[in-house]
Amino acid sequence: MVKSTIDSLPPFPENLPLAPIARISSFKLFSNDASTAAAVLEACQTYGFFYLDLTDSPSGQALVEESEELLKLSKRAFEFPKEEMMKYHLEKGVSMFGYKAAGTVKKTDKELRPDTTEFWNISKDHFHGIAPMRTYPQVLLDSADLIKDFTKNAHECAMEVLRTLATQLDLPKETFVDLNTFNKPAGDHCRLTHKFPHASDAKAVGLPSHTDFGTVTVLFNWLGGLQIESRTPSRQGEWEYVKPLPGHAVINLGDAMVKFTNGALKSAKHRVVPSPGEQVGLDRYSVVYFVRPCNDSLMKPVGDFDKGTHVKVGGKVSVGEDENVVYTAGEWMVKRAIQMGS
Ligand SMILES: O=C(O)CCC(=O)C(=O)O
Ligand SMILES: [Fe+2]
Repeated sequence: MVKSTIDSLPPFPENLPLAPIARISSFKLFSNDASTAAAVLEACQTYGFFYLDLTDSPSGQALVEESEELLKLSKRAFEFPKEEMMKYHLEKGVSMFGYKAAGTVKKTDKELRPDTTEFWNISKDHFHGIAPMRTYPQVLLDSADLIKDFTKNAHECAMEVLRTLATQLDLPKETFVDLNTFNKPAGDHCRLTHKFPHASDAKAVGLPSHTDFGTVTVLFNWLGGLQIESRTPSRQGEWEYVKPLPGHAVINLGDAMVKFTNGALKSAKHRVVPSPGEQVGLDRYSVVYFVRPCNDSLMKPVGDFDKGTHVKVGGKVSVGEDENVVYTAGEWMVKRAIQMGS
């Protein structure tokens, strides 16, 4: 098993409030263990977030190795002068792929603080020949094999989560997988993020509070800073840290799953704040894979979730849309991206 970079960084402080999210074994998830499947459903009905322990399965271990390689790549991919990276800047409302400079995400917190995180958004379709290529810097093109392996493996891992959720919701097993087919054009992408370090007294926000708008997110980070809203009644409205764990991915659902289940599953608000304690002065990186529905998937519930025992947990997800129109994912995602500024 590859050594995690987490072990060579200053420790995450002991005394901070942690989100009590479930830890799911990838081996048990991939082998359809019944109590694991129930725990995945429960996690997705409550927090919308869980840890996936990747140390106990071969495909999990491959993902951990790839995430460590992508971390090394990130350090090289963000070290160019900003003017150079700006040549690849994404075009809001046209395409979300390419470079995103810090300070361009919609400001959602009370103080209207700008974000301090830059991204490379790398399309799965571009690297797998599913859509015509766009320009990317040579440093990313040189790692095409790694990007292809990671996007394929992370997608497949997310599909196992989707199969489990469909089965648990009494739907045909492939219901969600069929809306997120790997080989069809979609907004799926790998995101490399880099947050600039902050002095411990700085009030900046890494990424303002948001929900992801795709189907499933597979996230690797090494330094603290990610937070989700507390679900403990006495701590309502407060934020809790998701502490990075060696060999684990953080999995969360996006708004498309709220739409597909008419609110039976949750996409939770999260944000990135300066890394805590001794970690504060360091550059923070994360490696993310976002599963997005195929461009031609219809953004509507896949079953009758108003009947039976389903409780609505996901909030209403709207893009200022006409209630009488069923949008395709391609149309829906463009509207969401314009709203968010990414
Ligand atoms: O960097 C992280 O830990 C989270 C990143 C994130 O939420 C995002 O890119 O949507
Ligand atoms: Fe996110």
